Amino acid sequence: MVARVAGVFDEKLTEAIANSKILVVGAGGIGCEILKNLVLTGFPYIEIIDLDTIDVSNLNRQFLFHKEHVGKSKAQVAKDSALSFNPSVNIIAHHDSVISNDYGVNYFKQFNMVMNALDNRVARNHVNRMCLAANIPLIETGTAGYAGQVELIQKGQTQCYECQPKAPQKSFPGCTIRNTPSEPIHCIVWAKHLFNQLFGEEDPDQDVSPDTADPEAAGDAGASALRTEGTEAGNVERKSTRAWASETNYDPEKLFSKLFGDDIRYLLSMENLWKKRRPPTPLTWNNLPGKGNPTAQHSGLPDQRVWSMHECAQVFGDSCKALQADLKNRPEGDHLVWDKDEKSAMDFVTACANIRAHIFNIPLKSRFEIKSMAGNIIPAIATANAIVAGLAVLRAQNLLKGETRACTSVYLRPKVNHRGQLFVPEKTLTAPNPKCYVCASKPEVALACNLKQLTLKDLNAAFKDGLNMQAPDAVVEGKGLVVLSSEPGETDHNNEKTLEEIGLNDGSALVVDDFLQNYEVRVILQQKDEEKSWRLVTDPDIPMPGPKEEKPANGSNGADEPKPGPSCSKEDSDSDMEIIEEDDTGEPAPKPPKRRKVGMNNEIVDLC
Ligand SMILES: Nc1ncnc2c1ncn2[C@@H]1O[C@H](COP(=O)(O)OP(=O)(O)OP(=O)(O)O)[C@@H](O)[C@H]1O
Ligand SMILES: [Zn+2]
Repeated sequence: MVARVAGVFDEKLTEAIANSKILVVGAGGIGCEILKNLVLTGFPYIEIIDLDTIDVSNLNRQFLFHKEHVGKSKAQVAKDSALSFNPSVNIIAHHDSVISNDYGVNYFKQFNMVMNALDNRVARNHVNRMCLAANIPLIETGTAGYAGQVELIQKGQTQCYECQPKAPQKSFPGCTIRNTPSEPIHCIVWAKHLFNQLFGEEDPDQDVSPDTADPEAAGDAGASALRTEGTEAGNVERKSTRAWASETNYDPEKLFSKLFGDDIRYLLSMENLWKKRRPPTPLTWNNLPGKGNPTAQHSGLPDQRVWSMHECAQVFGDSCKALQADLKNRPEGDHLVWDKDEKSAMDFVTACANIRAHIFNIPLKSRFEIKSMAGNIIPAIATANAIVAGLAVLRAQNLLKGETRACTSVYLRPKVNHRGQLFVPEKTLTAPNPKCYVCASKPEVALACNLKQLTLKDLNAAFKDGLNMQAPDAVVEGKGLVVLSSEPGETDHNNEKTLEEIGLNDGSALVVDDFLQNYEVRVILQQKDEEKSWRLVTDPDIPMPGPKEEKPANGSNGADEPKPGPSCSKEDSDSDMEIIEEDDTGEPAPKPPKRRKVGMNNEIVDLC
C-alpha cells in the first residue's frame, strides 16, 4: 500500500514530516487510529508506549487487533499491524507504562511532539509534566461516547493539562457506603472495597465494616452490639478483614455470616440510623431466598439476568475460592487488582453487591449492569475515536508547519449545535494560567492545614493526591532539612509526627520535588485551626481540589470509581467534561526509583 503520495502536501510539510519523530502514548481506541493515520501519512519514525495487553473487549474498535492477538502486548501488535500498511516506517514499540522512570526528560526531548491517547489522569498529568520539562508540544486527545476533544499543550503558549483544576470525582460519603446504602452504586462500591480488603491492596479508606464514627448514629453507635456480640462473631473485634478472612481460610460460609449477618446485626444496633430509614435484614447462609430457582428457568443472556440470593451465595463462594487460589499463587505480599474483565473478580463484585442490595431493600442488578457501573463504562464509539485521531494528526501537521497559533482546541460534539457545527474549534489558543502550580515559571502553591494535627504521612498524601506527584521529596526552604524523602524508609520514622512537631509553622516554605516528573514546586504552609485535613490554595478565584473526596478524578468523564469521602455531609457531585477520557486502568503508581534526590548537605529530620 502506498503511504505517501508525492504532491499531496506542500514541500515544507513533506520535508517536516520526513524529518519528524513522534511519540504516541496509548495504543487503545484513539492510539490505534492515530498510529494508522501517522503511518499512512508517511511519518517515518514513531515510538508507541502502552502498558496493557489486548482484551477481547478491545476488538470491536481497536481494529489493529484481532482475535489471535488477545493477551498480547498492545504496543507490539499495533506496531506489527501498522507496519503491514507501510513497512518502511520505523516504529519502536514499548510494552510499558509511560510513568516508568525509563522515560525521563531526555527521552522525551528526542521527539518533535507527543500525542496522548490515554484514558486516565495519572498518566496524562505525568506526560503533561514531562512535555513541559522537555519543552516539546503535546497533543492531548480524549473521547467519551460521541463527544471528543483535541488540545495542544505547549509550554508558555497554551494552558497545560493542569492549569485549571479538574472537576471533582464523584464521591460517596464513607458512612453511606458502610452503613446506609440506598442505591445500587453504593453496594457496588462497597463490594469493590471488599474485594480490595480481602484480595487487593488494603486501603484504610476502604473499610467495609460498620462505621461507628457515623455522626448520624452518634451516642449509641453499636453499643448494644458491643455488649452482646463476642469476638467470636468476628465483627466487633477491630482486626483487618484480610487477616480475619485468612484465619478462616476464606471459608465462604464464615465470610458470608460475618459480612451479611453479624455486620448487619451490628448496624441494626446503631438504632439512630433506622429511625427514618427502612432497617436492613441480615441473611443466613443456610436459609437464603431463591433456592430451587435455577438459571434455566430464566430467559435472556446469562449476564443480563438478575441472580437470586441463592445463586449470589453460590457465586460468592465459588469466586472467593478462585480469588483465594489466585492470591495464594502469587509471591508473598503481592495482591490482586480488581478488573472488570476478570471473571472471578467481576462475579465476586456482582454477588456481593446484590446480596448487600437485597439486605438493604435496594433493587438488584444483572452482572451486565453491574459491570458497566463498577467499571464506569462509557461506551467507546469507534467513529468518535477515529474523528479525534484524525483531528489530532491534522494538528500534528499544523505544528510541523510552524502554525502553532492555528492549533486551537477542537471539540467533537455529540450533536450539532445551534450553528450546525459538529466540530467546534476554539477561536484562539487558551493562554496558560500564570498561577498554575505546574507550568508557571516559579510554581508555587499554599497548603492550608492545621499544623498541630497534620502528620508527615498526611503531607505526603497531600502531595500525591493534591499535587499529583508520584514520589515527592520535601525540603525546608533555606534550611535544606529533608522532611519527606521518596527513598524508602528514609523519613518513614517521622510519619506520625505532626508538622508542628517537626518545627514547621505558619508561613514555612517547603521545596517539594518529584524526580520522576522533573517537577518542583514551592509549598507555603498556612495554619488554619479549623482545617480538618488539608486544602491547596492558589489564586483566590480558582478553587483547588482538597483531599480524598475532592481529589481530581483520573477520568474526568466520571470514568473512575466513585470514592467514599470522609464526611457524611458532603453531597455527591457530577463532573463536567474537560479533556474527555475513556476508561481508567486504575494503574498503580510506579515504584519510585532508588536514589537520593536531595543534595548531599541536606539532613533528614530525625525526631525518634
Ligand atoms: N501509564 C500508561 N502508560 C502507557 N499506556 C497507558 C498508561 N495508562 C493507560 N494506558 C493505555 O492507554 C490506552 C487507552 O486506550 P482506551 O481508552 O481505548 O482504553 P482500553 O483499555 O483499550 O479500553 P477499555 O478501557 O474500554 O477496555 C490503553 O491501551 C491503556 O493501556
Ligand atoms: Zn499549567
